[in-house]
Amino acid sequence: MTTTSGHPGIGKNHQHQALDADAGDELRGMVKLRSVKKIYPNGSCGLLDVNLEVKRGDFIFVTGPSGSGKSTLLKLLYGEERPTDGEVIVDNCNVGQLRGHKLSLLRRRIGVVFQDYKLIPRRTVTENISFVLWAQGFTHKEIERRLVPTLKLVGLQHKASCFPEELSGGEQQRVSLARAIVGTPPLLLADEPTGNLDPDNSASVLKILQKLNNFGATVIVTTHDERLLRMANKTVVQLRDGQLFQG
Ligand SMILES: Nc1ncnc2c1ncn2[C@@H]1O[C@H](COP(=O)(O)OP(=O)(O)OP(=O)(O)O)[C@@H](O)[C@H]1O
Repeated sequence: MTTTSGHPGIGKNHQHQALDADAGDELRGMVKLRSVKKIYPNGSCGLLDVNLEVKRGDFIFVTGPSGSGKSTLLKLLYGEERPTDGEVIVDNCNVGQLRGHKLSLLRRRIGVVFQDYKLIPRRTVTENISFVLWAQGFTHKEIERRLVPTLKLVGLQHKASCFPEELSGGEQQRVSLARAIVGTPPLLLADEPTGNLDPDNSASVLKILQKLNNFGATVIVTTHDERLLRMANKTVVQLRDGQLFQG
């Protein structure tokens, strides 16, 4: 990486699909930010002249104080925000210029895990996870085929019929992880995925992220969690006042 990292245990076929799609691409970057600046309409500075390159298969942490621009960086990567200046390239697409269907297509290749889970309250664990696939037009059979191994990977087979309110915070976070990975995206973004979790639950989330990375997914995680950084022992970049520093 310069400041310039398979997949869910969804079965070997899927791992291979994910990896095959990347075959021959591996030397190309998954994420490239060139002189990226983000100033919000109210004048707040999100990012200032950020350059970052993340290669396929990398696993990096982005850390930094509250308000330093961590969420802004992830939002630019999945196109929720557009840069004021500079280029945001994800999987060879210039995200800032994508609109409508093209942006939706890119987003299918990006799994996002939010700190506040964003689960649908009146839907079961199974429904929350399958919804993404259903929305993408997967067949019922394909959804079934992916569901069980994904539930297994996050350790929630026994909670498949529960509603979010019947789950602990750690379990809800694992449902949100399952939802992000069930489509086998080559890029996984996680915004403070252990922000609300105790050390045991944080460790299990980290294990799942590492497993996905071992299967070939590129993983970018924002965190304040020093314990998580020590446990993971991966590349860390720091944001301070919208500027990026290595290590
Ligand atoms: N939608 C928005 N409109 C205006 N300003 C915003 C918006 N989103 C973020 N900001 C500002 O941009 C800066 C960076 O915010 P960001 O949420 O990226 O920080 P962060 O590092 O993720 O913080 P935290 O760790 O508290 O989540 C902050 O000054 C924030 O107030």
